[in-house]
Amino acid sequence: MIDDFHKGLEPSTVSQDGSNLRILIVHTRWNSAIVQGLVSGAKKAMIEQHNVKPENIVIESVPGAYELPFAAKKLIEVSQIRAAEGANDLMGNVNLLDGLNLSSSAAPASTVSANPAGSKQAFDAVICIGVLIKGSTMHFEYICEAVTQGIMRVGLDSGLPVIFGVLTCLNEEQALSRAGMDKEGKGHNHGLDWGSGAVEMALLKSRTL
Ligand SMILES: Nc1c(NC[C@H](O)[C@H](O)[C@H](O)CO)[nH]c(=O)[nH]c1=O
Ligand SMILES: CC(=O)[C@@H](O)COP(=O)(O)O
Repeated sequence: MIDDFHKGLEPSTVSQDGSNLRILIVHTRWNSAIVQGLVSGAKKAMIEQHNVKPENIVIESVPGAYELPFAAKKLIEVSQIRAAEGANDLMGNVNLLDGLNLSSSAAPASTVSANPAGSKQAFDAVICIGVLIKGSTMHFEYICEAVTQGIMRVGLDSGLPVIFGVLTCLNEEQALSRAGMDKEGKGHNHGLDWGSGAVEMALLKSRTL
């Protein structure tokens, strides 16, 4: 046994300034109270520890964890289209999207308007947040597997860091503790780690070695 071992994320030794980053949080409305605690943790870490501008944190919701990968994929695509259109406007040149089959109409109006007005920067990272709690059927096992694989796939396919902020818990107490909401106050809000992880991975993505 190591005396000073404590379970959890060790802070990075590399500078983690997120002041130029734009981050998307997609969260579920299933198990909403606990999810909100995790979202708050992620925002707190990004703003207070990494100087991410609050207006550069975009928050969207979906029904349940199963919907997270699809929403992340679509919202990444929309933000990249908007960024390309913004670059095109600046250059006053031919439409960069011509011939790419990426017309604005590919994105539903509701998701397009979710971006802050005037903002053109594509997302640098995404945090998918949800809470799965085991019930009495096999539903939990199937959703856990699908969401885990789906979120990994969105990240690898898009080339953008997508943080797996999904708790997979056997009961409500486990979830509360991992959101730092347990009565004893011994738990740890994993949202903090996910916020830091998103900044670290976004910076790693553009790092030149
Ligand atoms: N049981 C939980 C769910 N289930 C809902 C699914 O995620 C999905 O919304 C539905 O099957 C429609 O596609 N979602 C959670 O986020 N957490 C759960 O514990
Ligand atoms: C399909 C469902 O959401 C639900 O019937 C699953 O039930 P359980 O959470 O008890 O496994």
